[in-house]
Amino acid sequence: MKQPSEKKFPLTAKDYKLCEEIGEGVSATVYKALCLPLNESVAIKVLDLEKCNNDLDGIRREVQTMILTDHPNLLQAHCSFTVGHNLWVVMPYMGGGSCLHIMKSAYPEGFEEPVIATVLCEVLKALVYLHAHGHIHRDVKAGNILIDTNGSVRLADFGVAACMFDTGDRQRSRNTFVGTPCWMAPEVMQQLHGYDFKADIWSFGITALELAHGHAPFSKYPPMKVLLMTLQNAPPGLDYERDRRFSKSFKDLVAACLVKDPKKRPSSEKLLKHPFFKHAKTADYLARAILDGLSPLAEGFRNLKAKDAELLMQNKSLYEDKEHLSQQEYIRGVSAWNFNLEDLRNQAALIEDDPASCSEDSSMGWKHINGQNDLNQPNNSSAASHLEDELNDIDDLEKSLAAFPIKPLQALKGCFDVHEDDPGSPSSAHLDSEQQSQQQPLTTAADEETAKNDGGDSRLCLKRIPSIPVLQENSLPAKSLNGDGDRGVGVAGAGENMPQRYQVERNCSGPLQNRQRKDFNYSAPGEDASEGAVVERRGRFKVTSADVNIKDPVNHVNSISGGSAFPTNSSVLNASVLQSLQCILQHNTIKRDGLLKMIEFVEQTSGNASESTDAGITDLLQMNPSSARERELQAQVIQMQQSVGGMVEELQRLKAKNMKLERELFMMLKKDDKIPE
Ligand SMILES: Nc1ncnc2c1ncn2[C@@H]1O[C@H](COP(=O)(O)OP(=O)(O)OP(=O)(O)O)[C@@H](O)[C@H]1O
Repeated sequence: MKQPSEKKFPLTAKDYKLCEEIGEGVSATVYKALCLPLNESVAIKVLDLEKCNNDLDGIRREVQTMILTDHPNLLQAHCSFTVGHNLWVVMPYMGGGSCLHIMKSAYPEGFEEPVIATVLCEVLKALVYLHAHGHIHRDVKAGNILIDTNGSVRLADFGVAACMFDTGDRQRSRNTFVGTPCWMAPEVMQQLHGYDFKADIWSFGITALELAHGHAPFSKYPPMKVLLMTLQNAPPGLDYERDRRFSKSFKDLVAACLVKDPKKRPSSEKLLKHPFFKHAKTADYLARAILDGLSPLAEGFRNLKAKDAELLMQNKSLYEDKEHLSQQEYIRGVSAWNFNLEDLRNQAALIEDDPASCSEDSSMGWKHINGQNDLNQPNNSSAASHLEDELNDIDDLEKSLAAFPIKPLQALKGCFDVHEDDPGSPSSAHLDSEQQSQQQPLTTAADEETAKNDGGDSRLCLKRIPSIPVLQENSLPAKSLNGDGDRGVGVAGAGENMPQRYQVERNCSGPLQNRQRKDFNYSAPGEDASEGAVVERRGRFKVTSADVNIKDPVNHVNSISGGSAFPTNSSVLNASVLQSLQCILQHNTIKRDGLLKMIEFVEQTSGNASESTDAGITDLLQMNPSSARERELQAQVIQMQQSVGGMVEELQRLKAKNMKLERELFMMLKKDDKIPE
């Protein structure tokens, strides 16, 4: 590591003259400055410690690492000191700015391959050095690759760098959730088995794509979607058709980095020997290729800022809508995210469903000011529906992760609420008794305290939120279900109420009925048929037809009405028959609910395709019409429609039987003079 520098950079603010602003990050503003005693241009990163008081460890680590590292491709800090409640980090001034800045200014479609090879080769050398010294960078991305006016490349921003050796046992894998969602390796998201140097290789691969296209894959989506897509989708890569301009060796390099299993990714050292880097050129070439003609850094930064402001104003006049303003804020490229449901809800609510608004090239990422949530709380129904989509995403995640090799859901349970009814589970262990109250509104649940994941890295921490309580439909009185008019079917009085069309009211502020609604009573593909059809889900537990049959009230009543065992004592008879009738009603209710949910599901999948614009991975409405998967889904829908038909018939049959029994009972009771005329 670094030898003590010969040059002594002063440790007092008065020795520096702050000039223009040249960059802005999540937690800092970066200025060009002049070191007066040395007459040398420097960059000073000014961090407001009050704003990042939850991440002092991270800052300490960044500065420490920046000062200690000594490699031509790493941005070293000259020194650091505090000025009031700010921390000043003095570092070399990199006149070209970051690759992100350069792309935004002049190469929105990305760089040419020789430029990419040159930049990536230098970055990889920095990673080899860091990894060899036990560091994981954890935030490799174009925004952190700085270019000097002479074309030299340095990897910056150790804000999230972690030392693999800083724990007593020198464990080689970390368990903290830091980085930037689009660039984040699946194992970092999972937090299951920890992660190691290979996480940087994934980010390196994503950065390669970013430099090739001008933006990172999935950059148009809100963070929850990115998580889902990273975990569920095949790894992103260079497309054979779309990326024809790139060589096979580049495609191969990207593919080698973006393998989900970290063990199968090459080490940085091995990657450096990849044939792609034979195309790497000199610093001179780089300076000529991408810096020529660019305006000076500070001016470029001002222009970009003005462009952003103009965009904001345009949107303001277009929509006069704060939500759109905030959306602009958050699609600007920045790294740190604080994953909490409240944010997700806000962010999701601000994303338009209009696919044009999230076109591939429309964003370089997102911005979210950590700890300064400037996004507005949505209060309309679209916000509620977006929230629901996000919650659905969590649920989709649960359903679809079965195919993922190492159960990422378990990892996410510690971070997101994926609903765990088990009171002994780690996620429910966070809850206090009030939070576990059955009818607590969602809004309250989302406000719960943040529990940082281990290690104290808060750069990008998933906020642990309490499990959101689920109202048990069947535990509610009939009126509760009828109250909003839409659901229409009460528990009581099945003989009077024919099933109405099941409609959903989206309501994010009330008790979480929507969550339960997601738990449709159809057998999900792959569900064990031997269990019997799922007739009800209670949280993560399901009641199958097999369970119901054990105490099948219909069979029970059949045996009662069979004659031979029919009791003669009228009070016993009353009690027993009434009990049976209640069972029948309950059974009917369960079946009816199942039926209604299936109807809703079928309606949604077959009728609403034109309404849906959500590009969610699990959204079968957006499938390629010619795909085998769609055909498979269509077959499932048809099957479901058929079984819905069967269930309708069955329900009607049961209702008729029910009414008949009621009549018989009534007659019997009347005969025994138990019921007054
Ligand atoms: N030494 C430097 N020379 C020139 N420009 C710099 C320098 N350091 C940072 N910048 C510019 O300032 C921007 C923000 O800086 P930096 O990334 O360090 O802040 P941050 O809060 O860590 O942001 P983020 O978390 O988004 O990476 C950079 O993207 C870059 O354009």
